[in-house]
Amino acid sequence: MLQIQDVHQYYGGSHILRGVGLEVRPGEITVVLGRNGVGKTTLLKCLMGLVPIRRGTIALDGQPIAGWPPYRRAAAGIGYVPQGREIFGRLTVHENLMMGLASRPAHTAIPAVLYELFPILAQMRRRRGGDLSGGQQQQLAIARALAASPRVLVLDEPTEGIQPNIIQAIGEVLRRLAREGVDGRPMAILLVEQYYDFAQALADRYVVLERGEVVDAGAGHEMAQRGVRQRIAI
Ligand SMILES: Nc1ncnc2c1ncn2[C@@H]1O[C@H](COP(=O)(O)OP(=O)(O)OP(=O)(O)O)[C@@H](O)[C@H]1O
Repeated sequence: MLQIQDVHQYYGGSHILRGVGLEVRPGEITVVLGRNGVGKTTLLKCLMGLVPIRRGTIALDGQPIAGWPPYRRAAAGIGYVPQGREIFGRLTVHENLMMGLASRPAHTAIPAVLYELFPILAQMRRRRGGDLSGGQQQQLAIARALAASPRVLVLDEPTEGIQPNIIQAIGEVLRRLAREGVDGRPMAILLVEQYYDFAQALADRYVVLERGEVVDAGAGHEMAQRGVRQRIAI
């Protein structure tokens, strides 16, 4: 569904991504791992059109999208949960979810399944985003990305600073989303993650980045045997 090939990106003179390639398929969770500063967030920003790439291709269902602005990628079905969540603190939970519909035609409704996936958001529907705990805000950020019923969901370190019971709940939601999305169709999930146990538990496929290059990739069940934990240890 989503193919990234030979992507190169620079910040000024710094060559950050060096020929990165990976594929994200419907029904699967692809996890990108790597130490701090190897370029994981930059890769997702390139994918979303938030920073330009110098070389390479990004394709959605075979169609090149690297020249598209971010809103067009969102409208084409790529949902993004940025690092640090970036929810709107002064808007209510419901209003935050409405913001997730910005790329959809007017009067599109929020999918009812969102409140089923995240029951806490139904309870807190009228509360301000800024009043939620970090874990609740992360759930809100994921739900907001799902509001537009994306076919591909891209998440940047959703476990960062979150308590274990919510991490577990998020893991269960991601597994279910890969299987049946928000509309019964399998979703393709790309997850950047530094929390190894969470990554291994969810990965159908994995990719390890070092200094902007893919240095290992394979099936999720091979991660232990291939020493991925040691590879990303600080
Ligand atoms: N806006 C920017 N301008 C210049 N350099 C940047 C910018 N953003 C990131 N970098 C540099 O690019 C490199 C990759 O950063 P990036 O945030 O993609 O890494 P990361 O793997 O996501 O790390 P982390 O896990 O800490 O988020 C780092 O060396 C970083 O300092």
